[in-house]
Amino acid sequence: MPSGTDGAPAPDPQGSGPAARRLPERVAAIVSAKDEEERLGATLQALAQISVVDLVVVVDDGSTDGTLRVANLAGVQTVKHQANMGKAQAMTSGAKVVALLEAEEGGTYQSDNPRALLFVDADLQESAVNLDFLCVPVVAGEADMAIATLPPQKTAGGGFGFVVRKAREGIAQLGGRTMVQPLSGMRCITREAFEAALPLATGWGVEVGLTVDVLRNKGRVVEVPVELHHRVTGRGPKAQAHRLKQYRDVARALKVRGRS
Ligand SMILES: O=c1ccn([C@@H]2O[C@H](COP(=O)(O)OP(=O)(O)O[C@H]3O[C@H](CO)[C@@H](O)[C@H](O)[C@H]3O)[C@@H](O)[C@H]2O)c(=O)[nH]1
Ligand SMILES: O=C(O)[C@H](O)COP(=O)(O)O
Repeated sequence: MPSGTDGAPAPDPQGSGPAARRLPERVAAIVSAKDEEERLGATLQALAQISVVDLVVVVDDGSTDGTLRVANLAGVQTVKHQANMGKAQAMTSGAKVVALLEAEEGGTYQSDNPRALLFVDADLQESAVNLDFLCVPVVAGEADMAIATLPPQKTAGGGFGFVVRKAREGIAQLGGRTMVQPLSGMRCITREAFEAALPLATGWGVEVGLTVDVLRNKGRVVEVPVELHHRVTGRGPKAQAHRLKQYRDVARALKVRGRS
């Protein structure tokens, strides 16, 4: 069991709470990817090594490079947005594909034992193998959503803390929890908690919106340190433009949910 769970109540296997529901035995990984041909292949190879993950869906979010080709070569399920729609829509599309595939298998998330969803960024490369630790609390029925916290990154960079601070304060006000890494996109979530949080907040507000919604729905949320390494956003003009969009989307997700 990884360390870092943060005071979530212990499971109650006999009770009528979330732990009394049937536990997810399998996990579907959903990889949102926009122009990720360089890193996606290694990420998919790593995911293939996680035994609890038996379904991988790559959502190509309007890439203009060889992202789709790399995904097809890896033999995973794919869906392509013809135009870029943003990360939240990529996650929504991925979850829909999982539901469709499960329906073809003869089940639905309501009636059977649906897979938990593992949201994965495409740029994690070989470090994605460590996401098996993130699935543990959810598969064990100890959490409804587990969010990865990343160690200091190998590559220098990173922002000035504006977006992170906005996100952290907003979640604390609306959801009553102070998150270590409120923007982390690597999350494993039960299907029930995910479906109850739909529709997702748009664009880069998706993580903040999802955290607030799951907390408000009385979901058990844990943060789990996982040895993950991704492409760090730098500090040049393009990176700052990216942060502005993040800030705008985070602020919108919080406002929609009632942040003053
Ligand atoms: O329009 C887009 C843009 C990006 N992505 C994918 O989304 C993931 C995250 O994008 P990235 O460019 O790596 O953003 P970062 O700023 O590095 O992301 C940090 O902050 C985001 C929230 O703002 C979280 O979603 C990420 O998990 C977290 O690493 C990657 O797989 C991208 O390919 C899309 O699917 N659609
Ligand atoms: O680089 C980052 O960590 C994100 O883009 C958030 O930026 P921030 O550190 O300025 O909040």
